[in-house]
Order: sequence, then structure tokens, then C-alpha cells
Amino acid sequence: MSSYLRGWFSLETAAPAASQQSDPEIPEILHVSPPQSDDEDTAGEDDDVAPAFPALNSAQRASSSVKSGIPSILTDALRMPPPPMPGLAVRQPGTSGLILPPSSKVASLSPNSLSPGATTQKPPKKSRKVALAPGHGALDWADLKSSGADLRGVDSLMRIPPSVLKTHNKKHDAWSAFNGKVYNMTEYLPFHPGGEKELMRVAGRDGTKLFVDTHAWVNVDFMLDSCMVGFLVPEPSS
Ligand code: HEM
Repeated sequence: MSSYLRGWFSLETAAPAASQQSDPEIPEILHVSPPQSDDEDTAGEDDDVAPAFPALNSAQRASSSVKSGIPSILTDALRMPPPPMPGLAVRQPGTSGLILPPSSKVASLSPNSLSPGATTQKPPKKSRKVALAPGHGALDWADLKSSGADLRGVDSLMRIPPSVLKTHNKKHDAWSAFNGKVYNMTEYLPFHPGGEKELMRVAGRDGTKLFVDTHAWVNVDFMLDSCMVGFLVPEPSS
């Protein structure tokens, strides 16, 4: 019989055999007593503690490197060492900059050039928005639009040639054309976030290009829908 199989026999039969021989292949059988309960009252009752696996007196346990029968808790020294620090820039507590390891390829760069704020992008353009008078915010304009007030100043939509458009270039009567539609901007002037002056640059003419160059994302059709007075048409030939 193989010496290995002998390890599977019961303790009574296997233990003497194992103790007689000092064959390194034969696992040493441990004699482990089951844990004793201190509580007399509950002794013998179910205590919800799962039996040890592998069993305390099993051959697996005996052949394992843990000779005590109960595996000990590993100390820090026995644990697997942590992985090495990656070769990236790391922060050190108490310092504001980045500490670059010598192996780093970017080690020649100064720490300041890698600060979180550093960027190759141009700074955003300065806002040209103006301070609007109280009661002239976007919501106030929306309220005025939906109030039913007459913001057009005309009874019906018209066909408007450039020569007619040109005559509406005053602050109290400012028309402009955007994408082929003519709007009466007069009431909107004090609500324009870019200011009245900017808007007056296109009064009496086609403002499409300036409008798109400034803020193509603004929906003029929606913002001035209740100010529309007609369509821009070519000058009639005489
Ligand atoms: C009547 C049509 C127009 C409407 C409905 C309109 C509407 C607006 C709106 C809603 C904003 C705020 C944009 C934002 O918050 O991003 C704005 C800003 C501005 N608008 Fe107009 N706009 C009109 C025509 C024009 C024209 C023709 C010009 C130029 C001549 C102009 C110049 C500006 C400028 C400079 C700003 C400030 C942009 C900034 O720096 O944020 N707008 N406009």
C-alpha cells in the first residue's frame, strides 16, 4: 500500500504507523481535541458554529504547512508585499507641487508646469454681456412676449424690401432682418444681453452675419417670434 494512502486511515490505525516511520512523504497526523465549551448549560446543544473544514484531525490539515491545526492570522511580514509604486507623478502630503520619481520620463519638467490648472488651451473670451436694468432679464422678456402686448407694431406680415427696412433704423423704431425674416427689435432692445448699442448696429439692415458671428446658438426665431413683421424681399425692379 502506498505510504500516501496511509494518511487516509483513522487516527487509531494510522498514528502508530506514522510515528514509527519518519518517512517525509507521510504526513504527520495531529491529535487535536474538539473545542471544549465553557458553558455547562449549553454543552451538547447546537451552538450555530459550523464545523471546521477541513476537519481538525484531517489528513489535509496534517499535511499542510500549518502544524498547529488552526491556521494562525498572518502577520504583516508574512503577507504578500504590496506592488511597487507606479512610475507616475505622486503627491506627497504637506507639499503643494508634484513629486516626480527619477525614473519618470517627464522628470525634466518643472513641477509647476504640471499643476492641475496648466493647459494649452487659450483662455476663454471675455464676456461682452452688459448689466441689464432691473425687470429686463430673459424671463421678463418671456413674460412680455406671452402677455399679448403688441410687439410688432403692424397689422399683418409684409413683404419688406431693403429700401423699406432702411427707414426703420431708430431706437424707437428698430427693424432688422435675420435669415430672411424681418423683426421689430424696438421692444427687445433693453432686454438684449449684449446691450442696445450692439443691437442697434444692425437696425435698418440685414443682421444675419453679425448675429451668427456673435452667437449662432441663440434661437432668434423663438426669441423674437412675437416681433416678426414680415419677410425680406429683393428690391422691386423699376
Ligand atoms: C435681435 C436679435 C438678437 C437676439 C435675439 C440676441 C440675443 C442674445 C442673447 C440671448 C445673448 C446672450 C447669449 C448667451 O448668454 O450666451 C446675446 C448676447 C450678445 N449679443 Fe445678441 N442677440 C441679437 C442680435 C445681436 C446682434 C445683431 C449683435 C451684434 C451686432 C449681438 C451681440 C451680442 C453680444 C456682443 C452679446 C454678448 C456675448 C457675450 O460676450 O456673452 N446680438 N444676444
